[in-house]
Amino acid sequence: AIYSDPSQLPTGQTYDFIIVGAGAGGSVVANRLSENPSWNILVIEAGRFNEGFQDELIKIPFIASKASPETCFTWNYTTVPQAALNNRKIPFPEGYVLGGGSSINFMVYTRCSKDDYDAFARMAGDDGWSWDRILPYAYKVDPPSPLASIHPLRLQQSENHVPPNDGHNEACEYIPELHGTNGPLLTSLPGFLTEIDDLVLDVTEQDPEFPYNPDYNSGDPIGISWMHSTIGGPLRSSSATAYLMPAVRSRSNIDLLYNAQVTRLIQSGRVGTVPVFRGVEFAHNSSSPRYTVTARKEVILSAGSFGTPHILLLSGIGPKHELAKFNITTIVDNPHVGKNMLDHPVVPLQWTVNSNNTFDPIIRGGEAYDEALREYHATGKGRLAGNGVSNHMGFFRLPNDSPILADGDPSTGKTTPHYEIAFAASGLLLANGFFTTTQPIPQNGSYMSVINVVVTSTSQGSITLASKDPFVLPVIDPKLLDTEFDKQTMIHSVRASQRFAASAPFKDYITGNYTTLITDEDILNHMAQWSTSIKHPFSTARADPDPKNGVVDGKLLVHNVRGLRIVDASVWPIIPAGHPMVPIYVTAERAADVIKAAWP
Ligand SMILES: Cc1cc2nc3c(=O)[nH]c(=O)nc-3n(C[C@H](O)[C@H](O)[C@H](O)COP(=O)(O)OP(=O)(O)OC[C@H]3O[C@@H](n4cnc5c(N)ncnc54)[C@H](O)[C@@H]3O)c2cc1C
Repeated sequence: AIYSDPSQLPTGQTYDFIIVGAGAGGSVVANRLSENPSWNILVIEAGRFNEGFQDELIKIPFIASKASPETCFTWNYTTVPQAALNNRKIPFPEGYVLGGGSSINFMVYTRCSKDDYDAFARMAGDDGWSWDRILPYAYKVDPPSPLASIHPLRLQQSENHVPPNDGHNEACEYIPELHGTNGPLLTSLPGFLTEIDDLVLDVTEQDPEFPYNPDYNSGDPIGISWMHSTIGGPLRSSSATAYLMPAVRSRSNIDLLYNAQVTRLIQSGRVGTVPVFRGVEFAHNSSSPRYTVTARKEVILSAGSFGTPHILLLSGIGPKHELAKFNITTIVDNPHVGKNMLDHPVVPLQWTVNSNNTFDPIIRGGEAYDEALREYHATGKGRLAGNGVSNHMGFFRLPNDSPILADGDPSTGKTTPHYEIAFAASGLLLANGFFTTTQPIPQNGSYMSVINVVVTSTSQGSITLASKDPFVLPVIDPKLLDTEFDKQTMIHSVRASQRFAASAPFKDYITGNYTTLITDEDILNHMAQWSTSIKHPFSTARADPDPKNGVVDGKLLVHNVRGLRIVDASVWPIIPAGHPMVPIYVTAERAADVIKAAWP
């Protein structure tokens, strides 16, 4: 059943599993656990329903960037002043809707590198997270993995690759054998082609610095590939549309309560000296009554890298000295809750271009957009059905002899990139190719942007309490571009973008720099003025077999308590060097198997 207010939940009802948060991780776990008809599941989500009022923002792929920040679909976090960014405070939206981040994000589908998964497995002390073991969760392995005979459920697959919406010939744009076609999550290659696609590909043929990679989802993403998105036909595919709602609508053993924020977990008992946490308290808003419900087996926290540590801290699980400041009794003293936060800094660079593109950008209004919207509604086709970010994406490593690596290489291995560049063409995004989330948008002109991201970022931030009132947002401090490695790698990336734009294929297309950056000092100033977060917070409840070093163990159970597990971005001990939704999807797929095995 679906409930929109805590008061509607049947009184006295208990559940085997209570899942807190219906985002990327939580929706997968809810779907997979409810496959067992003898278990009953409750999902509690703070945010809104994903259908109805203003849902075009989270359905129409092209306008994804209008779904955040400061909309009714977002938690409107703002960071504290960021020292390396001229002390700017950065808006830091997260999904506040069924599907969480997967309902508002830019839909970029990247599995990230083989070495990233192997590092997760090593650091968590559980080989099950390694690339070879986890890959079957991303797509169907043919011939079937030997694991199939050991545990058939291991072949659950998440992906369903579908043809691009414009029907163009996708051969040569990916490696079909690497992609699933039976899973719930729809993915596709670009749904409309842009005027720079051929130019980007020409660079990969002419310039060895930017080689072509036939598919960045192979585990080795280095090079430039066609971009995959979580789009099926004309619509976004989110964890809500792919996993959660199909389960809720077809199975009687799963209840969904949205519009209900979990305010804390409640200790429900003890095993010896170890506290058991199977109680959950929640409320519609700060002035409404609080309700509680208890799990028979487990509470699974999937509230994301901010929500999960926030709930743990409010429940007395966290650094003792910090909890004391808010008169919260410490039940488990764990200094890592809310710490070790990793994130990806981003800065765009733009060029003016010689474009025939007549598509009026949305932000400036215009008839062409209205016409595209009419076409979209009438046929499900056209520009608005495609991802508005980019059609290609490149992942690169610093040269082995780069002085930036003199103090060591923070990447997880040779398949892991240090930085990413993506290319936005005229006619894309909200301002005719002018990508930014911080700069003022020029009122006219056509642009190409290259988006630079440090993906092996080393700056460590935190989320801490601002109040013991659960409805007061916590303090977010990502410490963006704090380390010399991150700053120098971003400079390197910007220089690589400049070389890319200066390459022969772009000679007649690019007409000039929008911003002229010559010295390292110029680039540093540009970063300080315009960098922001790409909104990939990770590691705030990281996995480590040693309770002194992490929050959860290799099976994602919270250390030193019983009945409590975490399945979301917060448990990864490193940040995947790409866009992180797929690592979370497959983590949650495997976590569901781990949970099933724990309760035979
Ligand atoms: C603007 C933006 C663009 C992005 N673009 C991309 C992209 O293109 N590709 C990509 O791979 N990744 C992208 N990401 C990142 C990706 O979406 C996230 O990494 C991913 O969704 C995190 O999954 P999660 O399960 O950890 O948390 P979430 O998906 O954030 O889910 C957490 C859920 O818990 C709920 N919740 C939180 N607190 C509570 C509480 N107290 N009580 C009840 N419910 C609660 C939230 O409302 C939310 O629904 C983007 C993110 C953002 C914000």
